[in-house]
Amino acid sequence: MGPVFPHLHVITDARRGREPLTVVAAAIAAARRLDGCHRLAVQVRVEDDVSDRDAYELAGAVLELCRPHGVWCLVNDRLHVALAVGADGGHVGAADLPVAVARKVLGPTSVLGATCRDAAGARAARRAGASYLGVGPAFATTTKTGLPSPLGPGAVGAVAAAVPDTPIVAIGGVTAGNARSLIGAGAAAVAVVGAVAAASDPARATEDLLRVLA
Ligand SMILES: Cc1ncc(COP(=O)(O)OP(=O)(O)O)c(N)n1
Ligand SMILES: Cc1ncsc1CCOP(=O)(O)O
Ligand SMILES: [Mg+2]
Repeated sequence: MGPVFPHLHVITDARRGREPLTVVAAAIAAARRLDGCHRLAVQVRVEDDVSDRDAYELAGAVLELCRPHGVWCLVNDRLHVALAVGADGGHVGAADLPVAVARKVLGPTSVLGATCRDAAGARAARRAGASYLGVGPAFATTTKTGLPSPLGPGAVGAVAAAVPDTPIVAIGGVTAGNARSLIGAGAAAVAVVGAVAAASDPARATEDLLRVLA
């Protein structure tokens, strides 16, 4: 069997007052209970006003939790932090380094995700070296402001159809209740912030998501 692309990407919520490491530990514990660590990835995402030092400390601590269990650790935006801690890869969007530059920075074998919203953007990101594409917002979300209108499963599926060799990770407003509609439309995976980080029981929330994605 070839390597499995993780079905669930849990993204940290590092806003003040949150406990990202507790949430990541709970998500990994849930994946372990289901024998599903290969199906989980964790993306370290911090707010723009967080210092590189704090981002580095958090990414290093997340990597320490992930690595023993083979859970991918990706770093959003800050590729120098990804390299510094030895993460599995990074994720870039329109305000970050261009995809081709990000590929050069990370090297040929790292995982590189790129945000896109339509077929042309997806093909361009793929050509530039992205190994997966983050597509969203799939549904309405309050976690990030200033986003365009939600795409819905149909438009996510249209992006997936344009790049059949590349995994699509649907993001934005994803819950255990709507995740299957995205997979059914052609997404390979979903990424969540609030569905796990804001849950009263993040381990249970991870388990619910992994079960519906199975
Ligand atoms: C899996 C995944 N998809 C999309 C994004 C969004 O990235 P970006 O557009 O650069 O926005 P920020 O997350 O940096 O605010 C993502 N992080 N992960
Ligand atoms: C970073 C990002 N990019 C598009 S939607 C989103 C936030 C997703 O958060 P949530 O899963 O809480 O809707
Ligand atoms: Mg970004």
